[in-house]
Amino acid sequence: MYKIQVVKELHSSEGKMVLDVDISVKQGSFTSIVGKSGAGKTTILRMLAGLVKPDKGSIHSGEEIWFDSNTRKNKIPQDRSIGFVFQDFALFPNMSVLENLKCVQSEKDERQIQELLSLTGLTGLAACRPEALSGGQKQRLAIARALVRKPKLLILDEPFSAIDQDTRLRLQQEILRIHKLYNLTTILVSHELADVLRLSDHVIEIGNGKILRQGRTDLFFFNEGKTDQFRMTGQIVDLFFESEEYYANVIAGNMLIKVKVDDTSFNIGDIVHLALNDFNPTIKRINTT
Ligand SMILES: Nc1ncnc2c1ncn2[C@@H]1O[C@H](COP(=O)(O)OP(=O)(O)OP(=O)(O)O)[C@@H](O)[C@H]1O
Repeated sequence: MYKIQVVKELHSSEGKMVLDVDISVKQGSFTSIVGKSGAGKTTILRMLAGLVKPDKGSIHSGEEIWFDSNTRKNKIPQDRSIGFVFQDFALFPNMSVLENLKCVQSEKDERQIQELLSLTGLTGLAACRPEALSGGQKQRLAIARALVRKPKLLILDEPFSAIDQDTRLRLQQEILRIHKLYNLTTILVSHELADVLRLSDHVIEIGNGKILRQGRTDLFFFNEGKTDQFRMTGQIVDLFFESEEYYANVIAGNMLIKVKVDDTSFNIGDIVHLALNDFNPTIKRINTT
């Protein structure tokens, strides 16, 4: 279990915000952190990785203490057994694919490098520089590099933002395969609910530096079973005014749904519940077997 109980004062263009969270991540789980831009998601990951120091609190990996403000313990990132894939991939531009992997290896192990190249489909590109790679290939290299030190925890911060839909789906399958193959605990930050739904088994929603909601992915996104309403979760992608009414376009699953909104406080990017009170579903068989 990873336990992240941290407090940190953050400074944004809109003023001060106190990030104050108590997060538990189960060993072997695939956890996603979602929430509006500026909510504090990346900062949580960076504190976990040891790249940002919390003001107060503690971070544990099982019995191991990575950070404790009381005892002033603060393990350096290299001692935390974490592989981090940054939004911009953070590859070394002057090094080849092979060198990008070798330079983070603590002990020379040619077999491991070849295994990672093969696992991420980069064997034929070992001599290329990052600039010659496509977005998807760069992302795969960033993942391979994050795995060189054999981490127990893999952290992915918006790793699919620069990638087209087809590549995205293939990479997600690869990430899931790697997650299981290496018995990793994986934490993903993503704005894309579809990615979160496909990949994770647990979701944590952060808003304004606090946990708003969390739970198993199926319960988080779908009807929580507390009402007999039809309910699904979506994300507002557009807000507009039409025939003297306000409307929102909401992506839910693979559908784009136009909904009338009475409350003008909604913003693009908000994660929302869509509900139908008098939902009367019908069922029709579509297979013939
Ligand atoms: N080390 C720091 N010290 C103080 N403030 C910080 C620090 N790092 C980030 N911030 C501020 O904290 C706020 C939250 O940033 P963060 O990147 O964690 O949000 P986010 O939820 O990941 O947003 P996005 O989805 O846009 O990436 C931002 O306003 C940022 O400027």
